[in-house]
Amino acid sequence: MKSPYLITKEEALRVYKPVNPHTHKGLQGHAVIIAGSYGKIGAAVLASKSCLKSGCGLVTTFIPKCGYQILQISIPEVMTVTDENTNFITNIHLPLIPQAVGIGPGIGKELGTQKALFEFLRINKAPLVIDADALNILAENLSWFELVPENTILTPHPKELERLIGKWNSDSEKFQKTIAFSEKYKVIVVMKGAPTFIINKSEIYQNTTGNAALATAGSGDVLTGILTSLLAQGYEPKYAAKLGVYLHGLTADLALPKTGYESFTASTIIKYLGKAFLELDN
Ligand SMILES: NC(=O)C1=CN([C@@H]2O[C@H](COP(=O)(O)OP(=O)(O)OC[C@H]3O[C@@H](n4cnc5c(N)ncnc54)[C@H](O)[C@@H]3O)[C@@H](O)[C@H]2O)[C@@H](O)CC1
Ligand SMILES: Nc1ncnc2c1ncn2[C@@H]1O[C@H](COP(=O)(O)OP(=O)(O)O)[C@@H](O)[C@H]1O
Ligand SMILES: [Mg+2]
Repeated sequence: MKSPYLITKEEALRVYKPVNPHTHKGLQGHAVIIAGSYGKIGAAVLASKSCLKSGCGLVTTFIPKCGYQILQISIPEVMTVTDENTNFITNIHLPLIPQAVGIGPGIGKELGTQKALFEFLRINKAPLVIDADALNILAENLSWFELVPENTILTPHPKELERLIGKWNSDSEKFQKTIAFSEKYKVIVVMKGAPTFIINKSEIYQNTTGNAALATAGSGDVLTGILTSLLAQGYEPKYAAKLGVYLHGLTADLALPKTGYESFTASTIIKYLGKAFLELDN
C-alpha cells in the first residue's frame, strides 16, 4: 500500500476558492439534499443546514411529507419539496436542475425508497454525494452502481463500508478492497473514521483534523451537507472531498476548548463552520 498523502492546512489552502465579491446566489450553486423519514427528519435538517452554511447559494431539500413543517421552521432559508408519501420517500421529483445532490441521510430502506433511489439514479445527471441508507441500499444492489456518475463521492462509516466491500481481516486488506471498489465503480470513497481516509482509485489521502468530539449522532449527516455544498459551488469531486473532510474535522478542533468532548453535538459542527472557513481566509 502506498503511504497516504496528508490533508494539511497547506493542502486545504491549495484547494480552497475564496468567494468572489461580485458573486450572487445564482452563481453560488443550487444544492439538493434528499434525506429523512419519519423519526429521522433531523438528518435532513442537519445535512441541509450544513449545506447552506458551507457557501452554496440555494438549497432545496426533498423529504417525505411529515418533514415539511419541521424543515420550514428549523431552516427558513432552505426550500422544500415533499414526496407524496407521508413517512418515507417513494418518488423523487425535482422542479429544478441542481448543481449537486446529496442523498441518503435518514431515508431508511423501505421498498418504496429503494425503488425511488433506483429511478432517481436513472435520471440524475448532477454530481452526487451518497451517504447512509442510500449506501446501504446500493450495497444490496451493486449493479445499480452502473447508474452512479463517475467521481461520485461515497461517505461510508466502517459498518457501511463493510456492507459495500465485505468483511476484512486487516487494515491493509480494508484499504486494498476499498481501492479495488473505487477503481471498479469509478467512485471516490470517503472512509469515515478516526482518522478519515479518502480513496480515489489508487490514491490515498489521510485527514489531519478532527477528534473524538465528532463521535456523536448526526456528524456524518453534516459532512454530507458540506460535501454537497462544495460540489454545487463547482469544486471538482476529489477537491470537494478533501476540503470538506478537512473543514468538518477542523470545526471539532476549534470547538473543543469551548465545548469539551461531551457537550459537542452535530449542531456544534454547523456552528463552527464559519470559524473553520475563516482559518483558510487569512
Ligand atoms: N437525527 C437523526 O435523524 C439521525 C439520523 N441518522 C440516520 O440514521 C440511519 C442509521 O444510521 P446509523 O449509522 O446509526 O446505523 P448503521 O446501522 O448504518 O450503523 C450503526 C452500526 O455501525 C457501527 N459503527 C458506526 N460508526 C462506526 C465506527 N466509526 N467504527 C466502528 N463501527 C461503527 C455501530 O457500532 C453500529 O453497529 C442513517 O440513515 C443515518 O443517516 C443518524 O445519522 C443519527 C442522527
Ligand atoms: N473518534 C473520532 N475521531 C474523529 N472523527 C470521528 C470520530 N468518531 C466519529 N468521527 C467522525 O464523525 C462522523 C460520523 O459519521 P456517521 O457515523 O455517518 O454519523 P451519523 O450517521 O450519526 O451522522 C465521520 O465523519 C467520522 O469521521
Ligand atoms: Mg452516517
